[in-house]
Amino acid sequence: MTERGMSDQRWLHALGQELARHRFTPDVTHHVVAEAAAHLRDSGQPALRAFGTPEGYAAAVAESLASQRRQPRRPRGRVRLRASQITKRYGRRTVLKPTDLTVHAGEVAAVVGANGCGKSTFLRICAGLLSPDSGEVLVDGLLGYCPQEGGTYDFLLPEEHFVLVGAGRGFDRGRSRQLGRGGAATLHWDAAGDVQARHLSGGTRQKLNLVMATLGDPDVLLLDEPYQGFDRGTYLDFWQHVWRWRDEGRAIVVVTHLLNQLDQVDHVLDLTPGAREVAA
Ligand SMILES: Nc1ncnc2c1ncn2[C@@H]1O[C@H](COP(=O)(O)OP(=O)(O)OP(=O)(O)O)[C@@H](O)[C@H]1O
Repeated sequence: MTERGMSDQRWLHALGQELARHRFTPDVTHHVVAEAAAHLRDSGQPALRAFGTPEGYAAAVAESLASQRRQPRRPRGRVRLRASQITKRYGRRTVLKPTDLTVHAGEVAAVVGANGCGKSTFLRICAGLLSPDSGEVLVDGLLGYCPQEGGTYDFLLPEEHFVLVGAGRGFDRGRSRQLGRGGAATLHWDAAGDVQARHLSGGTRQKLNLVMATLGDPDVLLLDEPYQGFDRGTYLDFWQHVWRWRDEGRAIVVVTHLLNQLDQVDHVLDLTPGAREVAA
């Protein structure tokens, strides 16, 4: 194991001890540590940079779950997304057992779970990009989808992406560019540059994906770990955008490994086989 891998292992071990000190059950402790490990693997970041100290992160998760229990429920808007009894197999392997999720206008749902448990599969089914084996998805309104990776066109400029997506949403070229640039600016990115998507950094490509997903203010936003590669400041801003979109009445589904945001979401769908809800 590399030195970095060993120090991440030590960090995860310390996190487990801290969570136990906060009196989390072994189930929840195991779950939080597994989610943190998955995030480190996916993001390639060292633990200290991604999460801060184990003590701090354990305290943030504890506070998150405690304040989730304290929060009064806000009045719900209309149902924007209803996924009912979704199942999916790849070959002989069952990835999704019957899965339900209902998200109202003005709500955020987090989809969590171990690597490979079917989070992206579920989101792609909700986006209409993949057919379930059984069950149905109803979407009321305009839908925006941000994939975990891919989704951009190597030889197009960012603005050409905006024009393409904008055309599908009924905007002319000028308006599409304006909306795209505006969305990019909120992520501290100047999208007017002359750089093809293939030459953008991974984090900037994800910003491009996020701007495309949110262009034209869709009613339903499906975001599959859209912040991979974001620096810490942009990552924190991302969640501020999520709360703003929610307050504007959008229905949002976010795939995430990061449980310290769960205090503010309305639903948690845990797809880990045999898992129960961590918070809701
Ligand atoms: N087209 C496919 N054909 C066969 N197996 C697939 C296909 N797409 C995904 N899988 C498998 O299905 C399982 C679920 O994949 P999925 O990408 O939905 O998981 P995930 O929870 O999003 O994972 P991660 O946390 O790593 O992003 C994985 O084992 C994956 O290898």
